[in-house]
Amino acid sequence: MSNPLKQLTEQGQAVWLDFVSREFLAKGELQKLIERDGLTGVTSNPSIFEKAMGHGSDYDASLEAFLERADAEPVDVYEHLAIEDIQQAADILRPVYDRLEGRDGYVSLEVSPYLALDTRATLDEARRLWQAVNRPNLMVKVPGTPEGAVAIRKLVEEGINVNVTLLFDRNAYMAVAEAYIAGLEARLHQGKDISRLASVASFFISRVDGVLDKLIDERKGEEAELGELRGKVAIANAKLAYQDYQRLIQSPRWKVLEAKGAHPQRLLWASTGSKDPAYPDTLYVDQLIGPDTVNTMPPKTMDAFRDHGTAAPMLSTDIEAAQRVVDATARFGLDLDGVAKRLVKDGARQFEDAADALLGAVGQKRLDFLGERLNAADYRLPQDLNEAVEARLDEARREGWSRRLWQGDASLWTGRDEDQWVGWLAAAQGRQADPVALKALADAVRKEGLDTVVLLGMGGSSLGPEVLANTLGTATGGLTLKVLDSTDPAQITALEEQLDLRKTLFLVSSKSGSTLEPEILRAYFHQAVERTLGAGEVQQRFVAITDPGSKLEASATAEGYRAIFQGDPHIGGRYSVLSVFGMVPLALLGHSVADFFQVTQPMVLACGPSAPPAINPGIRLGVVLGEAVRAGRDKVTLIASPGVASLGAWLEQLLAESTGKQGKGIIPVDLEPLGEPGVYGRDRVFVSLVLAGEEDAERDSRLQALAAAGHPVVDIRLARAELIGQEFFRWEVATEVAGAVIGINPFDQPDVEASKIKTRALTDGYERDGRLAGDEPLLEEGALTLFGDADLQGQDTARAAIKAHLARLQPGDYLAVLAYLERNAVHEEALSAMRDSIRDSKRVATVGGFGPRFLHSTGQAYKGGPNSGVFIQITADAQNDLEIPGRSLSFGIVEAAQAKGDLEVLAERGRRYLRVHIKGGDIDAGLQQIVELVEAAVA
Ligand SMILES: O=C(CO)[C@@H](O)[C@H](O)[C@H](O)[C@H](O)COP(=O)(O)O
Ligand SMILES: O=C[C@H](O)COP(=O)(O)O
Repeated sequence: MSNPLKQLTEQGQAVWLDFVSREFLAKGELQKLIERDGLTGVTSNPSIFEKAMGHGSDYDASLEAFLERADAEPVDVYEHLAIEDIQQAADILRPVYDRLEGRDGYVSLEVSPYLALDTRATLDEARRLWQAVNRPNLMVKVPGTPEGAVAIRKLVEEGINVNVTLLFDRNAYMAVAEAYIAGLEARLHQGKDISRLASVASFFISRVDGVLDKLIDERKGEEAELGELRGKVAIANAKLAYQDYQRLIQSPRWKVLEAKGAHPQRLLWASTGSKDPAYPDTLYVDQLIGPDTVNTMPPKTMDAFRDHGTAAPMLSTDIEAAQRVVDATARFGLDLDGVAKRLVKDGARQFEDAADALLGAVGQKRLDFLGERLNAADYRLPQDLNEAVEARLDEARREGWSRRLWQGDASLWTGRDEDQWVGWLAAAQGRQADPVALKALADAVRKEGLDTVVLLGMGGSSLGPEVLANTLGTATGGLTLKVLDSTDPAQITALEEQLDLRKTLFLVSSKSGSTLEPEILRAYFHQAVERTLGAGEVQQRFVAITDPGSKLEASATAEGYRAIFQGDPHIGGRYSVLSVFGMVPLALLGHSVADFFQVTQPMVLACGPSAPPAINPGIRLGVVLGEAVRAGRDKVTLIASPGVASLGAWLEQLLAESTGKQGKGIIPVDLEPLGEPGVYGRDRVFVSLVLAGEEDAERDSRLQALAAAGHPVVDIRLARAELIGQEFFRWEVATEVAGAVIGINPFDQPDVEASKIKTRALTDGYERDGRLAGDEPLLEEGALTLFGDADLQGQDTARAAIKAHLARLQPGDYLAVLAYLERNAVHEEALSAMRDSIRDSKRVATVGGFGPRFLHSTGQAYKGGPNSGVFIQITADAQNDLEIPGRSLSFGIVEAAQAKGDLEVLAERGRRYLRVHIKGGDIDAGLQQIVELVEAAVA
């Protein structure tokens, strides 16, 4: 008996296989089907590739060889592997294609399922795939959505073979048939050949019955009439579509094209495997046999038909009966159009799900392949948080967060201007800073014998460079980098005393170009350089980094600065480290910016738009942080090994300033010693950052104890300090994502502005009146004067006031010590001592900061975040104050105005605060006294 599959060919129907895999091709199975069954085509789709690549190891060697050549995102890895398969299948089918002169012998590859509703992107992708596969017998698969139809018309016009997929109803079919014809006409109009073009319209069959049968089964009491329709509608619908096809190819319009050699767009029956075991396994082949059609069968259906199929021409029989079936669906209120619409949506969703799984699997293999080239992160989460995280990751997958983040889709956050702030993504790919120009500057200054660079800048303009200097140090031949982000006269003097101005370069770094601190510091050091080297030398010692059009740019240009590097106005300050704001300092430190980006890329690619959330290191971390906040764990406690410890200050700004607003957000906790579980409340997440070689058994066992006690613990590990750039990027993505989970705009800093405005008003007032308005103190005691909010009024000793203030700390609150003093080791030690005693006795998180530095960082969350902060502000009479050239202000006055402005905003926001002012100049003694009072208050 002859092979029923071969009989299909005799009936004019092409037999295609709805399957492909590497192993299948390698074993010669496709060739066998061509020879034995007369097979003339192959279709693939995301589900098919998911089955092939998503499991097992058949693709591993090829994947590794590809990644050896160049690292890539999951989608590029997938595409490379898929294209190899498609090319191989196309080559196997090439003799068929040649023999049939382009009428058959095609292999289909689908465009990304994420683009089904985007004409432009579909067009670009189809063109790209067409070129990449580079085989005449390729068909690019494009969904038959209204958006797809526009792309189809254009692709056909350009001479690209198209397989229109996801068709479920005759209206959609007619629309794409029109697109095909219009595309051919346009091509013909341009005088181009239309005889080597082919197209199929893939009509999905079994899924229609799948939905309708279910609807029918749900209609109780109507079984008798409705039951008749079970398993009939899909075939009836397809038969009527075939009638449409025949009318079309008889039309005069088509005849014109036919005369020029055009091939009709054949109807292809897809989804032809029987899903209901009650139906014959060859149902959707047997009933749909007719000339000029294709049936693409899954292997099982093909085997079944070969075994016991009946090749009779059924497609044009019983058309009236088919019409009656379709009419009956309408009569019984079974909405065929609605079902088709739903199936298009579900179908697109199904392919997206498959693509997600496929990209997840391929992406995971890439991560395994990278090993230590990518910083590791492990999570120990309590069960309830873990469940919330996994659920959110799945939601993020379904909602395409990875892609939307890279597109800057504002609806991921609050739908305001977030799309204007995603320049940091391009910067992370090395697209903002020019390594050659930066190296030229570094080489030139070194040649001139300069050995130190002082960066004058705040927050986002200073913290990243500080991390780079502390983590990577000065490379051979590089300059030493010092950051000055204070208005404290003692701190300025301490730095100045270390400088040899003959060998110092100043980097004035300000995105806005109008920030007060760098503005007055540069005036100060202009004068200092002028005094030492003479007026003519000043410009050569100053370099500016600022956004285009800023006030700083204008004056640096007017003054003839040695160089001006422009930032990207679409990057906010705290996201700017991988732009010129971090890269100019990196180059001056003597490091290669190009190499830095190279070793950072594995993380950028791992967090890329095609990396599904579950394997996307930035998204996973962000979801953990965001869900933790939702569960009341909003204190992200950073525990870093010495080599990467300075990342903490940068992370503080990123997390606090991005998320701490509208009464919500993350409170980062840096530089708190790691304690036993008993000293912590249930409001913590611990993040451990360890540089290889700095492992510490004691730390590990403490973290283990915390994890065992039910605290979330995140372990991040860097194999080398050079990989610090990966953490910048991971955390930037994570912060964005945490912002999306929390529901805030992670790019603005409304409350930082508030204290800047207050400070400006105070300094303007001082320049006008020669004095800063004073406040009414709570009490004075020796060298200390105390000020406090209304609830502290009436306390009559420093000890009682501090005790009363700290007594307000409740579980979930945090204590902040904010010191407007020189940031030096002694003062840091004092702040730590206060924090330790309060943390251990009150079991609350503690944070510390030096003003005005923290104003540009965590200050946002203290004012705009949750009202859970209890603040101790420490100020002191300025000693050896410094005048600001050109202003009737001193640095000491500015610092005092900043402290006052800060406190006023805290007061306005109803925060609990106490200010302790040290009079008389012995700051260390005053500070020691405060430490003792605090210790006594919590004893
Ligand atoms: O669209 C084509 C061929 O053009 C097919 O590859 C099509 O995607 C498949 O037949 C269907 O996705 C299979 O659907 P189902 O059998 O899972 O319902
Ligand atoms: O984090 C940003 C600081 O407020 C400094 O801003 P800037 O770079 O515009 O001077």
